[in-house]
Amino acid sequence: MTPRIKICGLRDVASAKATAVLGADAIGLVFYEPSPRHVSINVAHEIVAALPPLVSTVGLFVDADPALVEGVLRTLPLDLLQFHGDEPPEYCRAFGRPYIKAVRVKPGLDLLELADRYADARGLLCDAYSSAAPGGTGERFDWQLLPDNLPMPLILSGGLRPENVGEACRTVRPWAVDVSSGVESSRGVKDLALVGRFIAAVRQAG
Ligand SMILES: O=C(O)c1ccccc1NCC(=O)[C@H](O)[C@H](O)COP(=O)(O)O
Repeated sequence: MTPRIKICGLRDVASAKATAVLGADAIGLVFYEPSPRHVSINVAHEIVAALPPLVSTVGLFVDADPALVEGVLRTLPLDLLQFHGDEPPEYCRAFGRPYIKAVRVKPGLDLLELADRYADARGLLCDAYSSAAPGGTGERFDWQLLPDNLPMPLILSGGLRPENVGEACRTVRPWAVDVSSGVESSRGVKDLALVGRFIAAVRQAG
């Protein structure tokens, strides 16, 4: 089955619409101020309102004050929450919304144990561990560290680009792939040609 595609870190209406038209299944909106991809609630609103139907919107948070998450949820009809920090399971489920848990993979991390802890998550987003930032670093991790019996959908992330995502899909067989830096011309600026090439490479890998 062809993996679903999430493009993360859209910050303007035109790029978000174009990304959807190019075939992205989901758009990530970053509500984490230190990120170069941070989006205000107002702009997020405009993006969500402009998207065509059947494109999912994912709100991304990193160890956020629950009041921020609740504030966003009060005004934005997001489809999914993505928790990208060290949020415990009780925090993730407290909002009563479907969520995915991001984990930053490095040797020694027990992904099966994490899948058990976050059993009510809709999926585990496996990103690269980096000391530089919690995510969006463009760094890859060793895909051999992924178990082949993860009991929930695997969203593969971390350093994916048009040039390596086909190999990633064929090797890992993830439920979905997620990308940010690999489809940017500079930090936080999406390049639609790269988005198109990324999506085509995923579809080609089947
Ligand atoms: O994108 C960010 O700036 C970001 C910052 C802090 C936490 C998470 C962040 N992004 C989360 C994503 O879903 C990215 O797509 C994922 O980390 C992969 O990023 P990249 O390796 O740059 O493709």
